[in-house]
Amino acid sequence: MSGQQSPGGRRGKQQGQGSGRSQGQRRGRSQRQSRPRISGARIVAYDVLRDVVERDAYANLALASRIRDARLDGRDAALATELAAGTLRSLGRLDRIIELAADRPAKDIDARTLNVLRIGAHQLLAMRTAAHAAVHESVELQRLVGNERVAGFVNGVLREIGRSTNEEWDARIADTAKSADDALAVRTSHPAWVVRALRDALRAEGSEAELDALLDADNASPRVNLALLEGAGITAEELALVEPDALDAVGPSPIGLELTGGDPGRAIAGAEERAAIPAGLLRVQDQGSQLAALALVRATQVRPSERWLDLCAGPGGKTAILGAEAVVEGATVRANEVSDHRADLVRNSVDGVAALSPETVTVVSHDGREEEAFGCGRDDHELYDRILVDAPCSGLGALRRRPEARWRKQPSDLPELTALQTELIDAAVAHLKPGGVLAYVTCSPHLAETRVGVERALKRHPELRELDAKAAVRAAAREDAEPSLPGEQLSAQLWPHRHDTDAMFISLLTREAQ
Ligand SMILES: C[S@@+](CC[C@H](N)C(=O)[O-])C[C@H]1O[C@@H](n2cnc3c(N)ncnc32)[C@H](O)[C@@H]1O
Repeated sequence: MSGQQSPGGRRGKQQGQGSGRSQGQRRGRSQRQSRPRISGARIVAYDVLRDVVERDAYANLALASRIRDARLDGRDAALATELAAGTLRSLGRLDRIIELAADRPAKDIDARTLNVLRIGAHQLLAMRTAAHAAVHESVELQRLVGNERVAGFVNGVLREIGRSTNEEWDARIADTAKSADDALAVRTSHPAWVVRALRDALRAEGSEAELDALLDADNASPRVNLALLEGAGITAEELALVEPDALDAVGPSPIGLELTGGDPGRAIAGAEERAAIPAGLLRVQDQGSQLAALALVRATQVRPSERWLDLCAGPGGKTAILGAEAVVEGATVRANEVSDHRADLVRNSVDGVAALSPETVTVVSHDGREEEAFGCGRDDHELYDRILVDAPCSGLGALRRRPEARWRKQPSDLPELTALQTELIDAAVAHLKPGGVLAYVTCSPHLAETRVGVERALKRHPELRELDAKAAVRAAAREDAEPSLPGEQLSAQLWPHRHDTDAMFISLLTREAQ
């Protein structure tokens, strides 16, 4: 981000920042003076912003714990979430607007004041908060958390921001940008290298014209989607009829449902009770992830007693789908995850499947590049019929889900990730049965992690052949919602703006029988 600090990039005390008051110190102060009239939601949003920007916290975890500590009710929790997540997503654009309004670089504004300004500007530009309320509450917030002497500065900058419309600010951003790409990156609040990577990926399938729509989709909060696993005893369409106020059977995945309102936990509990669904078979999951797991199962006819492997399984969303499908197909699944903690999450995630069939899924924890992860010999009958390599990746396909993620990733992360992806693919290929299918999946559309990785794997392993993943994804999809998948490549790329899913990349490779 030019002329501004990325979240996590600003550490230590800044000039005029004050001493870092804790909640308790704040309370002491407000007991001495009259308590500022400021909503709990705004204080929580400010604290979350600080947790993320200064302490590298994950926004969703910080939000959950701050909302709990502040005992916000549902409405205020939603407001705090919109304030914090919206501000974090829009940080690049907000900072440029603050720089233009304050006539100074964001890095010259002390960290606390900058966060107060960011939240205030987000309310003025993206929420329906009345201008006078947004300015007034921000000034009060500055008095509470920052240097009182610059409360007038906060007032002045926010009033200046409120004087122009979004369109006028975007025009000023364009006028002062270093290039058209810089203007687009700032306007849509993405780092410029991410904009370039997304454009390259769209261009590779002939869809470059969709770039603006994709960047906009990254800035919208995703709707909550659920997967209804095999064994539930009811289809997604039937469940939507039982729960018309909470669930809708829409989207590309045939087992997918969209939450139409309310809290996911409550919707799941209600549906489990009213439709007698065994616990653990109705789960929150992006529909792109659902399709990736289903495409591997549907790629070829499943034979009796197949052996499946999920090599990078944590936290287990796709393992649960594979497990439920395996119960029906008479297959078994070995789920491997390098982190012990995440392996435990996989165990929890397959609870529902284990209740149906305790022997179907086994969870282990090893490095997926090591022999132990596979737990098999090298004779053909010991190898795997289907392997999912849902590889660790940059996550550029799930930016809408993690508001701070785009500011944390760097192009310099890619070489290490692609090297790991290569090693995981190679290890998987060595344990794939002749005629078996390997699904290489990333929640990133970055070409270095998608097509380049696949092309290189095909070169290193002449025994591999790429299958038509587009056809497999279409075949796996809900009949009336077959995803549009343009481009010459055999791999499938899903997109938030087109499919309302994360930008999952799915390639299917088979090992030719020799
Ligand atoms: C994209 S996530 C998988 C998501 C999962 N399939 C799901 O649907 O819930 C990648 C996982 O790979 C794990 N991982 C990273 N390095 C690994 C390695 N060397 N071997 C095995 N797993 C690894 C990460 O801990 C992470 O849990």
